[in-house]
Amino acid sequence: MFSFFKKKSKETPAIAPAPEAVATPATEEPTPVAEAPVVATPEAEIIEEIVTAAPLRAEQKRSWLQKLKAGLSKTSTNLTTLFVGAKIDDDLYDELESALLVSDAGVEATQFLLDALKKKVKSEKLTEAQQVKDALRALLIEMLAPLQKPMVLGRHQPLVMMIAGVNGAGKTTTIGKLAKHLQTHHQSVLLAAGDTFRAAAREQLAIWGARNDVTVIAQESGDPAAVAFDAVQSAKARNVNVVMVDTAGRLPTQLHLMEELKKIKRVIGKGMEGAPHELLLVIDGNTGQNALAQVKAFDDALQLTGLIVTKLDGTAKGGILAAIAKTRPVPVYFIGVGEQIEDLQPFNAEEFVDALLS
Ligand SMILES: Nc1nc2c(ncn2[C@@H]2O[C@H](COP(=O)(O)OP(=O)(O)OP(=O)(O)O)[C@@H](O)[C@H]2O)c(=O)[nH]1
Repeated sequence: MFSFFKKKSKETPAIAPAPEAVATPATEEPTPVAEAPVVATPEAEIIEEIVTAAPLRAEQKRSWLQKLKAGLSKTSTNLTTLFVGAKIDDDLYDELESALLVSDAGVEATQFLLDALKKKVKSEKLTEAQQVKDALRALLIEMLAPLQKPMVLGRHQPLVMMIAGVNGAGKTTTIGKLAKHLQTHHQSVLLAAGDTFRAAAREQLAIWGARNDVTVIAQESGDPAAVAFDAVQSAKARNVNVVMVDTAGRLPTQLHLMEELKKIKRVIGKGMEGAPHELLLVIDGNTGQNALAQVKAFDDALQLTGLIVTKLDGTAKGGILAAIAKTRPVPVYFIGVGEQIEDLQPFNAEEFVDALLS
């Protein structure tokens, strides 16, 4: 969910459409796609309070919950069938342990949940398998709740987000979906095609930007830090609300590429003090424990502010969020269960656990 700082005076004006995105040659300054009347936000207003953005409509919410449930069904089958007609004994705990490990909850979270569950069963004198399942639900929600955090908009003008991740995690697609979400919240958006390594990624972003009236700053090749810097300058000059900087996919073991990410972060900070305000890692939920290793490595290198977990549709590894909560609790801003825009939604611990145990 997004939260907003509510401004004291004046409404934020409507977003003016920006024309097509065009890549500029490497030798030139990375230029915005055109001198677009991107946005105009009233100047310096006093921040008063935080208000929460409007929730999904009832039918949208239903559809999302159904998709979440369907997406996590492989994980939930493993976790729930063991409770059917079961007795509360060591076999049940053993089966639960295996199911949690298979779901990639990891040893630490699995052990923690089993110990807490046994204690709860004893102290609350639970006698039915369904009661044990309910107790597990409560424990899982408690474990995942700290990961649930709204992304607060309007804190800075522009709010700068840098997006990182391994190849194919879903960065570029996620940026597109997020930009759309932000537009529906009346935020003007500017994208920086910082993936200067893969030409197709830049084009993908440029085409997407053109289709959705979002300005894209791009260069044919060259230094991603320079593209990011220029995007921030351009956003400041045009009073754009949010800048999203895409970066090329890389493995945490490619140390020179991790250094490059640190440089992009530093250079963004030179363009605007305190930026980037959000450092987001996109992880593919289907990669389970590998995704956890990515969280640790990128967090060590960049001090992440949030995660976006994609491809939770069809995965048997939905327990990965428990592993993240237990070992590296970086907030999960959004989760994705498909390729459509509405398939990316804010993470809600209760909804997630209900889908997991449905
Ligand atoms: N099933 C499913 N597919 C997704 C989801 N999110 C993204 N994808 C797909 O994953 C593929 C890779 O997405 P990209 O956005 O190109 O990934 P990337 O991280 O930018 O890739 P690189 O630029 O190579 O690093 C695309 O086919 C997306 O449509 C999701 O939640 N579910």
